[in-house]
Amino acid sequence: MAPALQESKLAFIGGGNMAGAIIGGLIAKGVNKQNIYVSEPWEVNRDKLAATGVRTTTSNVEAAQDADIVIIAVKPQVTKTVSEELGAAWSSRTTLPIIVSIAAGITLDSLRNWSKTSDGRTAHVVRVMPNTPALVGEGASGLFASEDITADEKELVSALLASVSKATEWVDKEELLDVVTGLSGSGPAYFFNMVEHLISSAVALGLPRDQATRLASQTCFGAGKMLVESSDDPAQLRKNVTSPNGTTHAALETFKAEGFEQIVDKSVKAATHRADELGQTLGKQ
Ligand SMILES: NC(=O)C1=CN([C@@H]2O[C@H](COP(=O)(O)OP(=O)(O)OC[C@H]3O[C@@H](n4cnc5c(N)ncnc54)[C@H](OP(=O)(O)O)[C@@H]3O)[C@@H](O)[C@H]2O)C=CC1
Ligand SMILES: O=C(O)[C@@H]1CCC=N1
Repeated sequence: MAPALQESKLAFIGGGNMAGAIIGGLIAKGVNKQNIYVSEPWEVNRDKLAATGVRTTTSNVEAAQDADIVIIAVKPQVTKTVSEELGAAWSSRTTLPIIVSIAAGITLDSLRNWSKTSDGRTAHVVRVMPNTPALVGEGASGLFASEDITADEKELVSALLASVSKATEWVDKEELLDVVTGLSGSGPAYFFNMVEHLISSAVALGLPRDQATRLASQTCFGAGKMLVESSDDPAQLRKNVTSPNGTTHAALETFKAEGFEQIVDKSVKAATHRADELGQTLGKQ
């Protein structure tokens, strides 16, 4: 782990699913737990986080007051309220923390405006779209920063995300983060849904559920590992499984006939569009 990150004080505003996944991944990587302070209103989540050794509070202002990096990990609909609350509290701070927002769709402009201090200063902001496999150190994250970000700040935020992500991709244009949301932010859910259906199909054909679950899970894990480790592209890996007129061919012909490609295409577009819509609508609040 980068020394600068090990020494940095991190505040998480919101300690739900995604914050929990990043925090779990950071702890597994050996980050100093005493440097992680989480504000979370729900006692059950707070207790779960406190049990991991990080500090918890119900006060956003307290969690963020000495932080070097403040990770805004609340729902997009709550981002304005917490950003305004933090900005107002930072008027007495000489150095502002870096804000890292993981909220889907919420733009840099909105984040900068909402978190302005009462004397008109603006924090440096990075938008990040992580995903829940961060919990097991296998996350994928897209990043985009405001122009005023310094090289050191960019490196620090990269190190933060890289400690829980195997793919850490800075994108060239802010709107591409919505595409990242439709691809890898929401992607784990597409995958889990596919596995749910694989299991229920096998169960309907007579395989016991526990066996179906173990076989489906390991198939997906093994295929994922091949995707990451092999020099072959996904199309070649698919062809390697598909014997002429064999079983896989029969299944993939059904994919084609039933419009699998179109379903995936429409779904990724729907998620991307929703991220943009959230940003536009909530930005006008
Ligand atoms: N889940 C995912 O896979 C991903 C999520 N994201 C983004 O991460 C963000 C959080 O999502 P997710 O973790 O799924 O959501 P969760 O609802 O699990 O977590 C959000 C947490 O914030 C708490 N909260 C609500 N209001 C406040 C407040 N005013 N101050 C501090 N905390 C508050 C909520 O508490 P309570 O429940 O009591 O309201 C909740 O525990 C979203 O913006 C989402 O777009 C990004 C990438 C992937
Ligand atoms: O569903 C959502 O809105 C969030 C953003 C990406 C994954 N989960």
